[in-house]
Amino acid sequence: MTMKRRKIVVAGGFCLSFFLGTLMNLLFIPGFDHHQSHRGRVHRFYQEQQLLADGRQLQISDPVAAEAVEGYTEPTSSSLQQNDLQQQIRERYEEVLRYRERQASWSGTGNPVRPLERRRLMDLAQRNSYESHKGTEKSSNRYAYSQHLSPLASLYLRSQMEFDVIPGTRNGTQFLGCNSIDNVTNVQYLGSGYTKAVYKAALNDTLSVALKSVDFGGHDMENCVKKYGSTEDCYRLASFKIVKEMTLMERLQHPNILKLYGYCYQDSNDIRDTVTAITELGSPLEMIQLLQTSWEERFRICLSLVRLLHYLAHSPLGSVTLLDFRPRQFVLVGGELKVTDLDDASAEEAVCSAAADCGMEFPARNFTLSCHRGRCMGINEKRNLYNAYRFFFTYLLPHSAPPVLRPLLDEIVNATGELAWGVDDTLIHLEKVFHLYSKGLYLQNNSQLHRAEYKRVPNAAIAGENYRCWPSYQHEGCLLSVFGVREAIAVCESHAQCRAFVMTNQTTWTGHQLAFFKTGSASLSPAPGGVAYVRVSG
Ligand SMILES: Nc1ncnc2c1ncn2[C@@H]1O[C@H](COP(=O)(O)OP(=O)(O)OP(=O)(O)O)[C@@H](O)[C@H]1O
Repeated sequence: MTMKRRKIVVAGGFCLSFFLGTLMNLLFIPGFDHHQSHRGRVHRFYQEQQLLADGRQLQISDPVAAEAVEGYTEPTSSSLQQNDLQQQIRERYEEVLRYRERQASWSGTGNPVRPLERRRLMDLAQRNSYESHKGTEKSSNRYAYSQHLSPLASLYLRSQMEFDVIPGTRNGTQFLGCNSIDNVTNVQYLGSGYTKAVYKAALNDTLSVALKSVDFGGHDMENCVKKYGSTEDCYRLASFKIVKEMTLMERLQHPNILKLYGYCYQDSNDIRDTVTAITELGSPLEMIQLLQTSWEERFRICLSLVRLLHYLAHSPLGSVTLLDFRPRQFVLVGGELKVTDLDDASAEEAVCSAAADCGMEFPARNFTLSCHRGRCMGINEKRNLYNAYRFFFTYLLPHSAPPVLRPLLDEIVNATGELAWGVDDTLIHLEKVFHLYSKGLYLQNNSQLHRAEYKRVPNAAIAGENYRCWPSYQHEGCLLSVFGVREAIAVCESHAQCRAFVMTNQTTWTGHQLAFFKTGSASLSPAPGGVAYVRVSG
C-alpha cells in the first residue's frame, strides 16, 4: 500500500476544540482488532477534514490517515445493531463538531486563545510523535495502553493528558484537571438524571465543585447495554452528552450558565478515558420550597431566567433552545438561577416550507409560527419563552407581589403565555419591574396613614421578642426585606404583634434592607450597625 504524506494546515481556533478533537479521535478507536482499527483510521481521516475546516496552524504528517484513505473499503458489520449504535455515536460526534465549527468562525468576546498553552501543545505533539516513531514511549500506568494505538492517536492521547496538568487560568479562574480531583474530600452524591450522576466534592478543603460523569448504573447506560451489549460503546455514546455539555459551557459564557471549571479523562470501570466534568456547584431547584420564599427571591429567579433566555436567543452559536426545560435542569447558586443540564440544548432552527411545518405543541396550548426563508421564525426563542411561562412565571411572578407591580406582572404573564412578545420585549418589561422595585418606586404614598410614632435608637439590637411571619428570611423570627424605614413602619403597623423593629445593615440582591420585626423592646441592647425603632404611641 502506498504511503502518502498528507500535510494538514490548521490555523487559529480554541483550546477546547483541539482537545475535543483529541477526544473524538480516541472515541473512534474502540478496539484493536483489524476491522475496528481500520475504522478508527477512517474516522481519524474524517476528523482531519474537520480540523482543516477549523483552519488552524498545526502541521502533522500522518501516514496512517493516508493509508486509511487509500486502502479504505466499506467495513462489513456483523450486526445491524452495532451499526445503529455507531451511527448514533457518529451523529453525536458530528453535533459536537458543528458547535466547534460555529465557535471557530466566531470572533466575539469569548475566551481568548492561550498562545503559550497552544505552543506547548504543539511542542508536545511533535515530541510525542517523534518519540513514538522511535519506539521510546515512556511506560506509566496511565499511558501504558498508548503503545497499542497508532502514532497519531497516541500523540493526541498524550497531548490531551498533558493538558490536564498544565496549570492555567480561564476568565480569572484556575482551570482544573485530573490532578485537582485526585484528592477531593467530602464527596457527596447530589443527584442523577437519565444519563449522568453528579457529586459534590471539596478541592483542597476550600473550593466546592460538582463532578459530573456518566452514571454506569443509570437508565441511559442500562437501556443501551441491554440493547447493544457493549458497555464500552454505550459509554462512548453516553459520554458525548457530557462532551456536548462541556462544549456548550465553554462557548456560552453567561452569569446564568453554570461555569465549567475543567475536566478529567481517566480510566474507570475498565473503560479508557472516561470523562468527568468539573463545574460550579449549585443546589437543586425545589419548586415547593421556592413557592414559600419571598416575592423578591422568586422575582430574582424569573429575571435570571429571562436574562439567560435573552442571551441564548442572541448567543454566539445562534439562537439556542433548551429542549428539556424542566425546573430540574436548573440549580441555584447564591439565589441566582443557573442552567446546568445543557445536553439537550440545540442551536438548530427547525426547517420549513410552510407555516404548517412550524407547529409548537405544549400540553395546554399549540402555536403555529411563520416560515421565513426555510426556517421557522424564532422557534427556539419562543419555545424557551413559553416554557419559562408555563414552568416559572405562572407560579412565581404574580403571587404576593407588591400591589403597584401587579398589573405589570400580569401583563408579562399574559403576553408570554400568548407568545405575544419575543424575549427582547419580555426582558425590557422584567428589567422595568426590577428598576421600580429596587428604587422603591412600588411603594404607595400612604405615609399619612401611619398613626404610630417610633423612637429611633441608633447602634442597637433586640435579641429576643421574636414572632414568626411570612415570608421571613429567618425561621425563628420575622426578618423581612424593606426599601427603608417608611416601608418598615408600614409592615410593623400591618402586624398585630409588632411593637418594634431593627433595621440591620444586611441587604438583599436588590439592595433592600433586612429588618427584624419584634413584639417588644425589653431586650434592647447596644449593637453596632443596627438601628432600632420602638413604638411609643398609637
Ligand atoms: N452543578 C450542580 N450542582 C448541584 N446539583 C447539580 C449540578 N448539576 C446537576 N445537578 C443535579 O443533578 C441532577 C442530574 O444532573 P443532569 O440534569 O445534568 O443529569 P441528566 O442525566 O442529564 O439528567 P436529565 O435526565 O434530567 O437529563 C440534576 O437534576 C440536578 O439536580
